[in-house]
Amino acid sequence: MQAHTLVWFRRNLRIRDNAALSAAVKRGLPVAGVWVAQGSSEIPNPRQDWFHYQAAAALHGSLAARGVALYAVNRVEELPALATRLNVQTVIADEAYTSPEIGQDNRIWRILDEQGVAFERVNDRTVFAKADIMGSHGAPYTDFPHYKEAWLALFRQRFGGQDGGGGHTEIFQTTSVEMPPFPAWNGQQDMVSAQRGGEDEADKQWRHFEENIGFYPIMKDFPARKGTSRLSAYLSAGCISPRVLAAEAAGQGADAWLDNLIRRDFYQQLAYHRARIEPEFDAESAPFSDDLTERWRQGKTGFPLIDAALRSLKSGGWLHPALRSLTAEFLCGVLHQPSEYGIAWFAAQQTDFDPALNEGNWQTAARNARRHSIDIIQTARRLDPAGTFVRRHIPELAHLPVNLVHTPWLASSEIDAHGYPLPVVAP
Ligand SMILES: Cc1cc2nc3c(=O)[nH]c(=O)nc-3n(C[C@H](O)[C@H](O)[C@H](O)COP(=O)(O)OP(=O)(O)OC[C@H]3O[C@@H](n4cnc5c(N)ncnc54)[C@H](O)[C@@H]3O)c2cc1C
Repeated sequence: MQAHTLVWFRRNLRIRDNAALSAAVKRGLPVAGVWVAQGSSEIPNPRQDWFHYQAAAALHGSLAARGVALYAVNRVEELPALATRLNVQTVIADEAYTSPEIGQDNRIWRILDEQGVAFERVNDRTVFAKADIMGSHGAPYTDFPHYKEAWLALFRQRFGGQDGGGGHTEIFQTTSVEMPPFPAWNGQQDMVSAQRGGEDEADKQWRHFEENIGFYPIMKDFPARKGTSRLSAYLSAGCISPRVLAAEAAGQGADAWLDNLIRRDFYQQLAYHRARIEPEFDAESAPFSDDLTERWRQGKTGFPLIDAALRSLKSGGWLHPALRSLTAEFLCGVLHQPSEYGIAWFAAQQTDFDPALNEGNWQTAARNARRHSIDIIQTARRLDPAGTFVRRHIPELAHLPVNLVHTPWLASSEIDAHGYPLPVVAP
């Protein structure tokens, strides 16, 4: 068998601006790809598995059209045997950021090393790599405003307002000896997710959002409207490159939206350095309550916007950014329950689940909840002024007038709330 370079596609399921693929093509040997169906997360998330499967199947087609085979294996332990079979000299993967994945990489690296196969990792998940932006004395930034300042300075210096890197790897030379078919889906069948995985789908979503990106600063705070990009699942699976998006957003002066991509890099580097936003805090939690956390998970707390948000997350796998923060702060600051229960629930539900982003944002929410008390009703009226989001997800309350939709417990006894519960804690 002729020698090969093997690209291990993980959270970079795309062709455009794929640094791992680019590095492999540059080596000059025929290139093959591998995708591992089983992720490294310990918490099952069938919706995300399905989305990644769709994205990998689309990638299989695009690579095949360029003469590159994509092998799908079930478990990461199968990768070294594939490397032997294809006479692979180097495996190239996108850089991992969280401890479980880095641990897995180290185990695979040792096995490959014994086989005489090199294992390289390149940055494909963020705009800047894990150690590109460091604070004084080489310590990672743990506060966002300072990180953002350093990020923007490096961005101007490196990209200088030009194309951020969409040009990587378009034509491949490679001719694979075999073209394995992509396996049929053998996971759960009944997942509901509003989006299909894949690079073309990601591009379509971006182009659609781009037309309205100028309205983002005013539209982003209304969950009932489609004012945010809904690119998170695509970014999380790597169907679209954050470098390309950052360059395009900067080119259009979309600073408020660019902020989100900087935040994404911020949380990834925090996870890599195992740094925290602030030291671990012994929260003065109320005793853990199975009942309270279960009501929170199922959207039965008696606070309409919180419940609408959690029901929508459970049914569709995506939640508006303002509602992720609100529901997280509610769990920690109003129900006084440990954030671990929220972290695990979001990990199991979100199609866009990313351990670094999930954990980092929960740290921020827990910190905010400690620092300020939240006025749930006022916030609900600000985010959902006409009650549209609540009515969409809580049919029991759909008939309530706007002045009661966020406070159904104030309705007179003649108005039927169809079994919707009273608030679990005093409002
Ligand atoms: C408690 C909590 C948990 C979260 N867990 C995840 C997660 O597992 N996966 C995930 O992708 N996002 C997570 N987020 C961040 C954010 O809520 C989602 O990225 C956002 O809701 C996705 O919608 P959008 O693509 O329309 O966002 P937009 O507003 O259009 O933002 C564009 C992109 O920027 C990134 N981004 C936006 N906000 C943040 C943020 N606060 N932190 C980091 N990156 C951000 C996302 O990649 C997003 O797709 C979490 C937020 C909170 C408060």
